[in-house]
Amino acid sequence: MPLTEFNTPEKYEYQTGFLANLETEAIKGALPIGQNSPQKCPYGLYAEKISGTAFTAPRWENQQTWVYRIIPSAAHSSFEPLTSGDRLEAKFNHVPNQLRWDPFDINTDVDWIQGLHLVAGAGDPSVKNGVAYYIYGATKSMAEKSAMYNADGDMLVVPQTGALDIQTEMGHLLVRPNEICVLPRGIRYRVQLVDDEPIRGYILEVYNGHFQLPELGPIGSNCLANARDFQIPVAAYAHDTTSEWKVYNKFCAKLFCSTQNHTPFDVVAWEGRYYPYKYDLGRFNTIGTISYDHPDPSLNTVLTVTSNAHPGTAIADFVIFPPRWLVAEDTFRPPSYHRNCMSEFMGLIKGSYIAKDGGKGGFQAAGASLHNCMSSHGPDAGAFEKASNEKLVPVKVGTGSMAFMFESCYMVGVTNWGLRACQKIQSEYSEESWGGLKDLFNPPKSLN
Ligand SMILES: O=C(O)Cc1cc(O)ccc1O
Ligand SMILES: [Fe+2]
Repeated sequence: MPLTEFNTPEKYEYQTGFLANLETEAIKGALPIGQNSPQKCPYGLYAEKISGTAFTAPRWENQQTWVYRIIPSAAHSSFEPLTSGDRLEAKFNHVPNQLRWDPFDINTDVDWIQGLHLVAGAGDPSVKNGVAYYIYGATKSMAEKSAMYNADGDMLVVPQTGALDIQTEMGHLLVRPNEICVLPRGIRYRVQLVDDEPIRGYILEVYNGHFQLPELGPIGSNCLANARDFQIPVAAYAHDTTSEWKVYNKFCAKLFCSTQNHTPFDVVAWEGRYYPYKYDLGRFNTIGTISYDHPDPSLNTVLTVTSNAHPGTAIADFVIFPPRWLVAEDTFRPPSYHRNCMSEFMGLIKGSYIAKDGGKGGFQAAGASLHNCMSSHGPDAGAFEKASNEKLVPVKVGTGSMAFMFESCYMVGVTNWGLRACQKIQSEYSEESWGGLKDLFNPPKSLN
């Protein structure tokens, strides 16, 4: 039995299969048979194609979906810029210090859009190159007749507090803490709270490419995240061509808004492989050593965005540290001290993390840390002391915990909000973690 908390059926229905070419119709017969664009679509629907990749992208990475809808999405007023979107601007301060944040606040009386804060990132969405990391926190659902889409990139959403009830053009998704979802570039969605429970979590946005399952190499054809465990909505539509709807758009890291007199959630049937999906982290099949030493955390990659220029070097990896058995013999079991040419942004959904024993505030759920390109880090003094002296019996670690990492080949900078305005930076982090490491050097006496 997988280690998931979510084996009971939920209110929404899903189809499964990562990147499978799927078809779904809320009314039987709504999908044209054998063609995409008949002269007249069934039931007076309009055909609209959404391309997630260039038309000529290779087959393995080509992603598109045909939707059959009541009114085409083109029918809207012009988009007007919103100054409240300045907090999403991709302006980053690059600092080499190790950084750690206390748990982020959930501001009251804000919805998903108002509660999005860009904390760190790199690059520029206008050239489709870079990553952006957000903290979201909200206490109310998005307005009833509103929707959002993001032209800048795919967003991988990691809820930490509260479930997200997400209506999308392709159907409904319920995403709870310890699950994740991916909202692809351009797809309209609306986020609602469940039972009024406030929401908070993290987002990894990639300006380039799309998420893929990592190659498994010698691991073989199963393990880590299995394709069958990714859940995709079935078509679900509303019929509303009379009320006024607001459609918000993040475009080149700025917010815009337009209006339209029809719901964006009017897709009666769709077909393709460009869609939002969710995944339960409890289903991850974690692999580790059964002999000695600490394997690299790439072994815990759930999803990756690969760089075409440098195979094996990720634009972004989403890596998790689930409950697992540690059995390595004669081994320092936590990660060693290290400097990484990749940058590591970590968060904690619940519980604790093996390499962090203490410090003022410590590494807490809803907090974060950033260890940038070539910035030294590793176990804090307490974790080192414990791991160097523990009896090496098989031990289950991480029970009730879920830490994760956004690992990127880019040098990740921090926004002004992340460095100052959020007021969550732990100023003593570095000193408290590593300042107390003792000189244990004990050369042979003959050298003295
Ligand atoms: O705690 C970290 O820094 C993340 C991390 C975990 C691990 O198991 C090995 C290397 C690494 O950077
Ligand atoms: Fe690290």
